[in-house]
Amino acid sequence: MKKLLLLTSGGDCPGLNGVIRAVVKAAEHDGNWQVYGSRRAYCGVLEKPNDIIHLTSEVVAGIHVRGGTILETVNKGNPTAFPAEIAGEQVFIDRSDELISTIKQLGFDAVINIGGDGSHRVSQHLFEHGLNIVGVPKTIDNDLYGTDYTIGFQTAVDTATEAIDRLIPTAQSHNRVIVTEVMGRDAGWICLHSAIAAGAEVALIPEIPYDIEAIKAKLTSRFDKGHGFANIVISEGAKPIAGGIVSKQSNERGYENPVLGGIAEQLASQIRVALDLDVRVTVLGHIQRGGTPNAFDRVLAAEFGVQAFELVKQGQFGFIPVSKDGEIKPISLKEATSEYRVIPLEHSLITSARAMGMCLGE
Ligand SMILES: Nc1ncnc2c1ncn2[C@@H]1O[C@H](COP(=O)(O)OP(=O)(O)O)[C@@H](O)[C@H]1O
Ligand SMILES: O=P(O)(O)OC[C@H]1O[C@](O)(COP(=O)(O)O)[C@@H](O)[C@@H]1O
Ligand SMILES: [Mg+2]
Repeated sequence: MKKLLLLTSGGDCPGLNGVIRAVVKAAEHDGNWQVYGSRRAYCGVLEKPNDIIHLTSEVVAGIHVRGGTILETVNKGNPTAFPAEIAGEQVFIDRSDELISTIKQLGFDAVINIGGDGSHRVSQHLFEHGLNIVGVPKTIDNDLYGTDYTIGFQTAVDTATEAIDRLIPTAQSHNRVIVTEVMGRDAGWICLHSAIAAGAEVALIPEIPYDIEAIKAKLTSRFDKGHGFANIVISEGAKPIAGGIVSKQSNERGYENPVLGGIAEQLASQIRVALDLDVRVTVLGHIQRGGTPNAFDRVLAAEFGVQAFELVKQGQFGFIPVSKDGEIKPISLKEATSEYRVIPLEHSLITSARAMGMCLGE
């Protein structure tokens, strides 16, 4: 029997468990592979004693309907810059060679890593250093290059849309402006999808730095017409034309990404000062990462899981299945990590939003 190591890395999202189940089921159906899971991404391999569990069909039964990941995950354990303490000093060390040799010593023939852009940059590095690795695209942000959809995105859009829908009646009742801040890092996919789905008047995405004057004009004309409320959706990574993103550095050891959040409050203050309107802010935060995966993400998880296992069987390492123009097909991890996937300015989402009179802060 051959041995396959499975892990989830980066932020969790709905649908991860569906991929785990699909890989295990496909492997059992094939009959030549045993599947194991490293807990907390590669930490399960690097920790002593290691924390690796055998994944059987009994272990994964019914997990595809549950959010999160039964393997747990981390977004601060980069094996190429792993936090350590040497002689009382806090340092970062490259543990990738140790990681690869431990995986080989443990008898694993291949690895499947379910991750996003950050994780697959690590996967590509490990592949170049001799690891037999295949990726699977996940993240609520939908910002992985080469795929139209990542697992978790559609569920996050559903969650954000439902939340905004719930905010509208209260905004209407109080004649308020509501500003909803959604996740997505430097890509506006969640924002623009949920803004269109919920019928927002204003959507502010990182791809289009916003002009506060355009927003003020939109709100003024809307309230002048007698409409009693306004619905603004803003990405956590949005920024004004004169200014930057609102972010801070995490004080968690090994956490590499800037922590985004606070732009909605900044915008709300500007609106309050400029216009005589009542404004309320809701930051959706990790609610967008939770909940049961919707049917789309469950199906995508199943297809990606099966395809990833196929790639392993065929020895096609350094690849990742993607969803492109309605087809599931493999591309290289090198290609998937060659760019960061933002909304192209000519995308139909943007032109449709504009055509319906939605203000994009321009
Ligand atoms: N397999 C892994 N094991 C441990 N930590 C990882 C792994 N892959 C990535 N990381 C860490 O997590 C970060 C990626 O997190 P994040 O950007 O949130 O994830 P992603 O974009 O993959 O969803 C990397 O910068 C790195 O610090
Ligand atoms: O869970 P954390 O560490 O606070 O990270 C929050 C970030 O993770 C995300 O939810 C998902 O991003 P990743 O999929 O890249 O991990 C971002 O939208 C958000 O900025
Ligand atoms: Mg990411």
